[in-house]
This record gives sequence, structure tokens and C-alpha cells, in this order.
Amino acid sequence: MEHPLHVASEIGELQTVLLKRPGQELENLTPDYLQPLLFDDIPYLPVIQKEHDYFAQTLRNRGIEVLYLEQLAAEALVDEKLREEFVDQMLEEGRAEGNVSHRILKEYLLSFSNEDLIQKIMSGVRKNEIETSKKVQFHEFMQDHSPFHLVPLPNLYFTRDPAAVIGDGLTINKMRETARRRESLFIEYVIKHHPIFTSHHVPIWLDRNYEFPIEGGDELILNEETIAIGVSARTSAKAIERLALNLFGRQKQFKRILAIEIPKCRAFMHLDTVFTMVDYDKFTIHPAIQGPQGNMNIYVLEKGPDEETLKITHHTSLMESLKEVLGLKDLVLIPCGGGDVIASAREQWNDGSNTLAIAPGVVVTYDRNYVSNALLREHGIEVIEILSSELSRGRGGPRCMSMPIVRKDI
Ligand SMILES: NC(=[NH2+])NCCC[C@H](N)C(=O)O
Repeated sequence: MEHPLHVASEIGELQTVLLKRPGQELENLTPDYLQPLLFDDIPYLPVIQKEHDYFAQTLRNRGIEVLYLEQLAAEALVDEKLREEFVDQMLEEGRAEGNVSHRILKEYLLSFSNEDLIQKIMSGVRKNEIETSKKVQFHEFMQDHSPFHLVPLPNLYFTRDPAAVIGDGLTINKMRETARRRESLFIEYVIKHHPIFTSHHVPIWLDRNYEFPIEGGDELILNEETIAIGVSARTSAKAIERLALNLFGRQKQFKRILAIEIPKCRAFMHLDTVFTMVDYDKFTIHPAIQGPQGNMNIYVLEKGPDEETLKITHHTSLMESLKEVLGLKDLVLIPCGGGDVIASAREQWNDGSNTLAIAPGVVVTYDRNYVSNALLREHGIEVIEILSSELSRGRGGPRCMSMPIVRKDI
């Protein structure tokens, strides 16, 4: 039986991908909670679902197997003890401050079937769902301002970030923002308990208990030896260093990490919002990540003299460092929005650089980014457009909405 996880490139033919269909969790967004929950507006649920289904069907039409996180998570909770453990952990990590006891919430959640339990934890528990008659302890009678006993997880449809497959293993990520922390618990249970994965040894290169954050939007597999990782608003240098030491100590395939520093601001968020690979020698880039002479801070991390020390070299040119690690004479950086100040800022905001490569030179993008899409086509890239009016409101594009599980080697 083939290994259920395998990703050794960013552009190799995509075979299996993990998605999450936007659900009721989005109906729990209100204006007061947009900022802490990392949204800029409230998507209209029936339309965002239609757009997401279109995305999934676009992938299936290309022969890609689409798995859904919500389904795998429900299937992974195989016995009562595991369900309880999962609920306990979710409640410990995610309860809104306040006035309902662990006991009442746990009882409430466990009364659902697995599918509904997962859906409920994803969408959150509103205060008015728990009957007053269930309250017995003094603190349970108190009022507070949060409308939730359990806070919703509206960013779950960005399956890219909570984990990332590297080779035949993965990182299960400690996520930076409180609003997203519990997301990686779903994938942890899936990897540890779903029969698709338990039949194989799955190395975890870095787990969610590591104290410094890393997110999948920053993790790009450039080739079978090289990983690029953004040092960003979401991913810390400490986590990259720990991952590098773990990887170089435990496997032989990946030999270097290119740590690329990007400005720490919301519009840029992760490396994949400003830089993605679209072909063997072609990348999208948001021009604003480079200094006036194209300079940046890039560090190449390699195996060092001992188990706790890396060899580190500093570079300033993205172009030159990519050529070096990929062994290429030439390569093309395609600017988002064609480099025009207005178009590039507008299209980058709607994830114009956030392409999902499904094969070398074939990418899925949002239809609204017409300037960037036209430019990609001029460079010989096949661009498959998907609907994007509501999906883009969560500030993530096709790459953010997908977690590749298996890609063919190139
Ligand atoms: N890989 C990505 N660029 N993901 C985008 C995630 C967007 C999400 N609203 C967040 O703020 O976390």
C-alpha cells in the first residue's frame, strides 16, 4: 500500500487534497468579532458554499481526489473514550471565558452523533443553546458579554495553515492566533486515529505542542531537497530552526531550508500571499516584499556541526538564491497585478499571488484577479479560474484553501 502522505514539490501533479467546506461557523461571525476572528466581512453562506463546491469540482475534474476535513475528523473518532478525550481537549483549549461548566458543555457536545459533534465544535456553541435548568453551580448563573460558550472556527476552510505535508511526514502546527489555535487539533486526531493514516508510520517533524508558531501558508516545498519557509507575521524563526534541526536529524531527503523574511503585516500574513511557485522556473511575487534594489533577508539553513547547531548563510537576492538552490540558470518572477501599484495592491489583497499549482505550469486562481491571471497566461501558464466573490472575504486564495496530501514526484 502506498504511503498516504507524499509531497516533495510545490508543483508536482496533485493527486489528493484536503479541503473543508465552509459551514455554519461562518453564520456565527458578527461585526464585533470580525477582527479577532481574522475576517474583514461576513461571507454569504449559500454563495460561499457554492463557490467552494465549484473549487472542489474543478479539482475533481482534473482527476484529483478531494478529502474533507470534517468527514475525516468524524470518522477518526472511533470510540467513546477517544470522543471524550477530543471534547475535553477542545474545551480546555477553546472555551469562552465564563460561566458554563466543562461538565455541562461536555455533556451537550457528546449528545451529538460524530458528524454533528464535529460540526458543532467547528461552528461554536451559542449561549442560548444551553438550557438554564442545566445550571447548578453558582458561577454558571453569571452573565458575561461573549455570545458563545465555545468560540466558532471560521478560518477552517483555509486547510493550508494548520498542518503541512513534507515528504512522507508533516508538521502539525502551533498556530499564532488564538482564533485559529484549535484548528490543528482536528488534523492531529485525523493523522493519529483515522484508518487511512494509522496503517503507516507518519513522522511528525514538528508538533502543535512546540511553543513557537508556524503556519502552513509559510511552508513551500521547492523541490525534493529544499523547503522555503516565510519568517512572517505567523511563523517564527524559532519554529523554523527547530523544524530544520528535527528534519536534518531524522531524515536524509531534505537538505536545506530557505528562510525568507517578509514584512509582518496583515495584507502579507504568510509567504504564500506574496510568493508561490507555478512552474519549474516560474514564481508569482508581490513586488512590495523586495527592497528598492530587490534586496531581501534570506537565510539558507543546512545541517550544521552538531545536533543543535545549523549552518546558516545570509543572502539578499531572492532571484539568485532560488537559482542556486534549484540549480537553474534562469527563472522568472511574475509580479502580482503586473507590478502596477494600484492593481498589484488590489489583487494581492484578494490573493492574486496565492496560486495553487496542480501540475507544473497549471494553476488554480481566483477569477477576480484578471490582471495577474492575464500575465500568468502571457508567461505560458495554464490558468484555471474559480469563483471568488465570497471566498476571498476570508483573506485567502486557492493555495490557502487546500492542503496537498499526495503529489506525484517530478
Ligand atoms: N495560507 C494563507 N495565506 N492563509 C490565509 C488565512 C486567512 C485567515 N483569515 C487568517 O487570517 O488566518
